[in-house]
Amino acid sequence: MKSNTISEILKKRRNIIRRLLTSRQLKQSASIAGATSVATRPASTAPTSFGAACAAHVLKMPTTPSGRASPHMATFVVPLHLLPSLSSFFFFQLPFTCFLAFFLLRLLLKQSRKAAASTAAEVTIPPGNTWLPFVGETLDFLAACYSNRGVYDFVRTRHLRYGECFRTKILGQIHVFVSSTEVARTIIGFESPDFSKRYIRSIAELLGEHSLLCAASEQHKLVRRHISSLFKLEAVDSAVKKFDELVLDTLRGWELKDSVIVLSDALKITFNAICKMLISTEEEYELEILRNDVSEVTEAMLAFPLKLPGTRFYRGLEARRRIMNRLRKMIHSRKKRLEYHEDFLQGLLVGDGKDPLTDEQIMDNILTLIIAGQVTTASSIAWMVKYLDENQEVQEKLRALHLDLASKKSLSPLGSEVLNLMPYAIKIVKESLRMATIVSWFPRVALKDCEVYGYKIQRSWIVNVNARATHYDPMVYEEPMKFNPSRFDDDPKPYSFMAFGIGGRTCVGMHLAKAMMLVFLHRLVTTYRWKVTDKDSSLQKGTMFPMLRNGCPITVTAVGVEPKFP
Ligand code: HEM
Repeated sequence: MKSNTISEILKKRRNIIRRLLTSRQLKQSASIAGATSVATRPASTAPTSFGAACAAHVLKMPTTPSGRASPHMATFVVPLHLLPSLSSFFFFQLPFTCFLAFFLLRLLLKQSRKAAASTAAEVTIPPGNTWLPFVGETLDFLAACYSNRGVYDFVRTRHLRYGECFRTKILGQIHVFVSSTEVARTIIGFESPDFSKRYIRSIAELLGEHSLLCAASEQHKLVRRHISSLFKLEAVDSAVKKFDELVLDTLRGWELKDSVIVLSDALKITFNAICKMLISTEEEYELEILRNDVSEVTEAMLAFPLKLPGTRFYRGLEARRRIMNRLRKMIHSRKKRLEYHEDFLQGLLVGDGKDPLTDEQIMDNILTLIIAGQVTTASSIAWMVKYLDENQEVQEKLRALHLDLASKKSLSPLGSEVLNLMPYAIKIVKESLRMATIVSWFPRVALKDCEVYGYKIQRSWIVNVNARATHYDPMVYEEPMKFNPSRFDDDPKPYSFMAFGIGGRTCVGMHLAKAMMLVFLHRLVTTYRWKVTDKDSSLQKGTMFPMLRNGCPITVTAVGVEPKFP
C-alpha cells in the first residue's frame, strides 16, 4: 500500500514535470520562431530518427515527417521537445555535435587550403577566360570566324585586354597565345622537344592524318624529307615559268575589262601553276572540278566539325573524298605505267630509295601542297596590289626600276632567277607579307608541363606563337602600320619576321611563293597602272587566312600607249 502510494506520488510528479516542460517548450518555440506550424506540431510528426533529429538540431533545421532533415523548411527553431532527456543530451547529442562541428571545421580548413593553393597556381598560369566547361570561348571564336573582321579579331581583342600572353578555351581545348620573339625562337625556331605541331582536329581530318602541316615528329621528318627534295631549283624554275605564262595570259585580258578582281584571277593562276607542278593537270575542265572541290575543303577548315549532311564541314569531307578518289586513280595508272609525267606525284612515287611513302601519305600531301600553296600566295598577291595602290610613290619607284630592267634584259619567260634580279621588289614582297601576315599564328601542343613567357603551361595545352602581333609590335618594327619596304634594307631582328614560319617547319614553298609574287609584280607594274575602286579592307567570312572580302577590285590603264607583252 505504502509502496503503491509512493509510486503514485512519483508518477504524479513525473507527469507534472512533463507537463511543465512541455508548456515551457511550447512557449519557447512560439516566441523564438513565431511559427505556429512548428510549435503546434502534433506528436506524430516528431522526428523518427535520432541522427536526423540531432542533425536538425545542430544545423537548426526542422525535420520532415520521415525524419530527414529538410533543407527547404527554413526556420531558426531550436526544437527542445526533441531532447528526450538531459542525460541523453550529454551522452549522445553533445559528443555528436562536437564531432560534427570538428568535422565541419576540418572540412572548411581543407577547402580553404585547397583554394589558397589553386590561387597560388592561378598566379602563374596565363590570364584569360576558360571557366565555362567545354564551351569556353568557342562561340566568340566562331563569331569572329564568321564576321568580316576575320578570325584573328578574336585573338587581337584578347591581346589588347590581357597583354602578350593569354589563355582561352575553344571546343574544350585550352589555347595559349603568346607574342614574343624569344618564345618564337625557343618553341618553333629551335623546335623545343617539349612541343609538337598541332592543328585543330577538323583541319587534320580534312587534310588527312599524314599531312605535313599536321604530322608530328618522326612522321613529319620522313614526309618533309621527301617533299623538300622535290623543291629543287629546276622544279621551282619550271613552275615559275608556267606561272609567268599564266600571268601574261591573264593580264592580256585585263585591258578589255571595266573592272578586275585581283584575288579571283590570282587564285586561278596560282592553282593552275601548282597543279601543273604537282600532278601535271592542265585540262581546264579537270582543273575546274578540282578547284571547286579544293575550295570546299578550304572553306570547311574553320567550320564547326559537325558531320551532318548539308553542313559546311560535311561538304568539305565529301570534297576531300572525291579528291582522294581522283588521286588514287592517278597513282594507279602511274604504277601501271599507263601514264608518266615529270612532276611531284611521280617524284613521291619513285622516292629516294629509302623509306618510301605510302599511297595515303602521298595523297594527303598532294592535297596539303595545293591548299597550303594556292590561297596563301593568291591572297598575298591581292594584298600587295592594295598596299601599292595606297603607296603610289613606292609603286612609281618600283615601276621605274622595272621598266629599266626590262629594257636592258630579255625577261621572257621569267624563272626563279627573279629572286636575284629584283632587290627592291623583294622588299615590297616582304613588307606586304609582314603587313598581311597570311598565317597569323603557329600552333604547337605542350608535351609536358613547362614554362612559357614566365607562365605555367600544362601538358596538352596548345601554345600559339602569335606572329601577327609580333609583325605589328612597335618595339620590333618602327611605325608598324606604315607600308615601308625600305625597312628591309637591313635584316629584321632575329625571329621577328615570320611570314613563312621559322625552324624545322618553315614553309617548304617559300621560294616558289616569293618567286610567284615577284613575277606577278614585275608583269603588272611594267604593263599597267591601276586604281583600287573599292578601298574596303574587311575580310571574307569563315576563311583560315585573311582574304579581302571584295577581292581587291581594280581598273587598269596601260603604262605605255598600249600594253606591251613579251
Ligand atoms: C605567300 C605564300 C605562303 C605563305 C605566306 C606561307 C606561309 C607558311 C607558314 C607560315 C608556314 C609554317 C606554319 C607553321 O610553322 O605552323 C608554312 C608551312 C607550309 N607551307 Fe607555306 N606559305 C606560302 C606558300 C606556300 C606554297 C606555294 C607551298 C607549296 C606549294 C606551301 C606549302 C607549305 C607546306 C607544305 C608547309 C608545311 C611545312 C611543314 O610543316 O614542314 N606554302 N607556310
